[in-house]
Amino acid sequence: MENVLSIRALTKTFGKLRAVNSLNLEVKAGQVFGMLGPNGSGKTTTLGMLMGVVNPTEGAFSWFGEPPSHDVRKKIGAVLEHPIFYPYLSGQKNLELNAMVKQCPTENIARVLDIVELTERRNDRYKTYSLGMKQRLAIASALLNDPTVLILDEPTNGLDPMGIADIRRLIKKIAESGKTIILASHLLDEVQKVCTHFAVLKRGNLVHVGPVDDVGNGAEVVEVKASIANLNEILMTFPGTSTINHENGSCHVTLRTGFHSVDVNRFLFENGIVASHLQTQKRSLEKMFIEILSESH
Ligand SMILES: Nc1ncnc2c1ncn2[C@@H]1O[C@H](COP(=O)(O)OP(=O)(O)OP(=O)(O)O)[C@@H](O)[C@H]1O
Repeated sequence: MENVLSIRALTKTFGKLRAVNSLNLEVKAGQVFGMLGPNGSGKTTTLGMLMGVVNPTEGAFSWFGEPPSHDVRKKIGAVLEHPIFYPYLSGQKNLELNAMVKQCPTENIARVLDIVELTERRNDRYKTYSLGMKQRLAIASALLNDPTVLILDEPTNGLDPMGIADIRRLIKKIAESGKTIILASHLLDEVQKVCTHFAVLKRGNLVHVGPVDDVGNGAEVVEVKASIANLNEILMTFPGTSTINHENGSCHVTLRTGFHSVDVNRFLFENGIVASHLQTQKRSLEKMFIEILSESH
């Protein structure tokens, strides 16, 4: 699958604070990629660097295999913070102004209003919109130039349950239309419900990356111990391995669908390794998230 985004050793420091620490990440076409992490873990700073509004201290990234440039950024739509809309103008008028600034055809406005289901309310003043409608208008604005990638920072923050459900449904609809989506969230539930892949940041460090399916839907996790130094490296070469985490001197291998502990055992045996401990577990994304964040780094 084509790489939409490649991040290499991306770092941002604010004085002594390493807000983002040597981040390496890849996002492929068609993924809904969640950046998960508690407050202050570096999600917004990362998105800011990717959008060119925060200067990296070190490292680099490329969009579609090209270094960041004005032209490349035209293929990316973003809702990074509350956008500035004029309260006394209608949704339609606000989008007309945005279309002018972005130099995109006004014909696109009807299409994006339809996508975010605001066509009926398009002539009402922005100040009469609910928070959820305001967020949908912001997404409509980000879609005006028909971007290949959509970036969303905490898209459901502050919304009521109905508004949250609307935005999540909308994200899925946009993803189904073929766009790649990168979203930052501190909500596990959000990532589990809308994302295909996710990364976990903790104090600026990447502590996990992988598909949501492999962990969220009760993927099999096998705890393995063996008295060899490079057990981790060997397990990484096992075709059934999705991700590996370390805990109390053992490797916790999350398996891909269709693989089981017996396959791990056979693989180790074929590589001349005798496991001193091999135990299957099931875990939810929530349990995994808590485990990842509680591990020391
Ligand atoms: N302009 C800045 N100057 C100084 N420190 C900053 C600045 N921007 C961010 N930080 C710090 O960098 C760290 C990462 O912040 P960031 O906003 O990227 O995290 P986040 O994961 O998006 O959190 P949140 O969900 O709270 O927005 C935090 O400790 C924050 O205080």
